[in-house]
Formats: sequence, C-alpha cells, structure tokens
Amino acid sequence: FKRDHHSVGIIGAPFSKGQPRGGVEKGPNVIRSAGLADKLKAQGCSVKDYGNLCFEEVPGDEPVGRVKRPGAVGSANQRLAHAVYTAKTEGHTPLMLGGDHSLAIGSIHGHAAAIPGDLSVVWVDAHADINTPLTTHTGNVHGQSMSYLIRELQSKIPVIPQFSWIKPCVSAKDIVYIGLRDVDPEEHYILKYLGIKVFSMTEVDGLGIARVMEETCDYLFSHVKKPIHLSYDIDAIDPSLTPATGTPAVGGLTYREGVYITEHICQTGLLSAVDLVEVNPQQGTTEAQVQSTVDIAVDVLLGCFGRRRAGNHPADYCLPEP
Ligand SMILES: CC(C)[C@H](N)C(=O)N[C@H]1CN[C@H](C(=O)O)[C@@H]1CCC[B-](O)(O)O
Ligand SMILES: [Mn+2]
Ligand SMILES: [Mn+2]
Ligand SMILES: [Mn+2]
Repeated sequence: FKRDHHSVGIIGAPFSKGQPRGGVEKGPNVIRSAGLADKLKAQGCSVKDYGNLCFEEVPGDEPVGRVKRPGAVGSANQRLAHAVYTAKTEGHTPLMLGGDHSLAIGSIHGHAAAIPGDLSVVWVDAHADINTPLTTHTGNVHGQSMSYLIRELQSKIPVIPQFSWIKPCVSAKDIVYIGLRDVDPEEHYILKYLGIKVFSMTEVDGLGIARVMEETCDYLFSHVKKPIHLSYDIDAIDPSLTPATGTPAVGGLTYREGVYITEHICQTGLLSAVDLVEVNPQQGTTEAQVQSTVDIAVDVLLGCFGRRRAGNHPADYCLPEP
C-alpha cells in the first residue's frame, strides 16, 4: 500500500457483560449509523466491515470468586480474538467497536497472535482497568481487562477456568496510559509495582497533550519500534462532551486533545489495531447527548486513519484546468 493508505477492518462487538449497564451492546450500530464507513472511505481508506459478532448466551454463569459473568466474558473474548486475528492476517487494521472494555482482552490477544514480536499498548481512558480478580471491588471485568494480559502480573491472577485460553501477551514496559483520573488504590499500587508509564490528567494539564504524545512515542520507541494497539475508552473524553457512557468521570480530555492523540498516533505509521469502547446510547439522557458522544467517537476514529484538521486531499488530486 501507499505509505498513507489505510485498509480498515471494522469488527462490531455488541457485548455488555463486562459491566452491569445495559445499552453498551448497542455501541457498534450507533457508531456505524453515524457514517463511520462512508467517512473513512471519503478520506481515502479502504474499508471492510466484518459485521457484528454474535455472542452466545451463557446460562448459569455464576461468578468465580468476585469475577462476574466469566462464561460470557470468556467466550465473547475468545470469539473476538479470532475475529481480530483474521482481520489482521487479511491485511486490514482491525477497528473493534464495543461494547464494554472487557473486549480489550480478546482484541489485544487476537492482535498479538497475528503479528510477529511484541506490540505496544496505548490505553486512553479515565480508568486503568487493571484490577486483578482479587483487587476488584465490583467484579466487573471491564475494570480488570489489562490484568489478564500483562506478563509480569500473572503470579497475582487466580485460575478462572473460562479464561484459561488467555495467554498474557503484553509486557509492562510496552504500555502507556493517557487520561487517567479515577484509579482505584489497588490499581495505583499495581501501576507503580509494574513501573507502567502513566500520563494522567495531571500530566495532560502540566505538559500539554503535544508533549504527552511526544513523550509517549519516545518512551515506546526508545528501543524497538513495535506496532501500536490503541485501546480508546470514550470515557477518557470529558463527560460534558461524551456523556453517553457507563462510568463517566469529570475533568476529562477536550475534543481537541482526544483527536490530537489519534492524529499523532496515526502519523507514526505504527498504528496496528484500534478499539473504541464504552459508547452506551442508553446512558445519555437526551438524543443530543447520544449524538454528541457518537459523533466524537467517529471523529476520534477518523483521526486514527488519516483525517487532519488542517484538511486532507486525495493523493492523486489535480486542480481542474481551464
Ligand atoms: C463505577 C464508578 C462509580 C467508579 N468511579 C468507576 O468508574 N470506577 C472504575 C475504576 N475501577 C472500577 C472497576 O474496577 O469496576 C471502574 C472500572 C471502569 C471500567 B472502564 O472500562 O469504564 O474504564
Ligand atoms: Mn498502509
Ligand atoms: Mn476502560
Ligand atoms: Mn473508563
């Protein structure tokens, strides 16, 4: 492909069992209905929409320890992992539309399986989603996703039979968090214990987003340039802009910061897979709130795949001659 050509493989993951609020399973369709595919094509991307995955009902599905819905979460993520693997090996950049953030388990797992070597993870979120099954207060897996994936944390993860297929595939040194502002004490300890790079909202305020992105790239690429897995939780953006989400936290990213992140990651040329999760149309109190949330989610994604606020034009464009 031409250097800046992007072939996007959209995968809908209508899944909500990683958390208790209904409606987040509607995320894929509301994002599609805002014109995602057409807008990607209009900016020069190829798009293959793989449709929505069908997730099986899991009857019974009692908690294992504190961990809720292990059967549903385990099987959904196993299926998603295969879908992401397939899209990647077919030459597309997988774009997973959630659904709740437990889906990052399958998305990152399938991505890692499809590429040689290790990947780096940029996790844009108000939350760290790194509780272990023994530190989680809620039992909701969307607050635990990273704990199952990080190699250095596995001695602290108890056996969950439905998660036995998950092979830890990310190294702590290859992770950067951006946007944190609502981190559980246990999660904060884990981040320090593992020495994981964090740009919380304090750093975003102090450094500015440009410097945050510069330091993120310097940090991730200081040794080997690894493909980037961008896992973007819409609740990273300020809830005044994106209120239709399950766990809003005040003091979030502006629209400009949210889009600057994806513009910057795009220009590295290393973006290898994207998640956009936690859009929940039932959490908006008005239609306008839902629309604002969905429209910003779309703009964030367009930034991943080449959209520039300075403007774009087709590579082969010529001015009309008189
Ligand atoms: C639940 C509310 C009251 C709390 N302030 C809140 O948000 N808490 C976060 C932080 N830890 C919680 C958990 O482990 O369940 C929640 C996970 C959010 C998951 B995410 O995918 O949306 O990032
Ligand atoms: Mn390309
Ligand atoms: Mn999250
Ligand atoms: Mn979050």
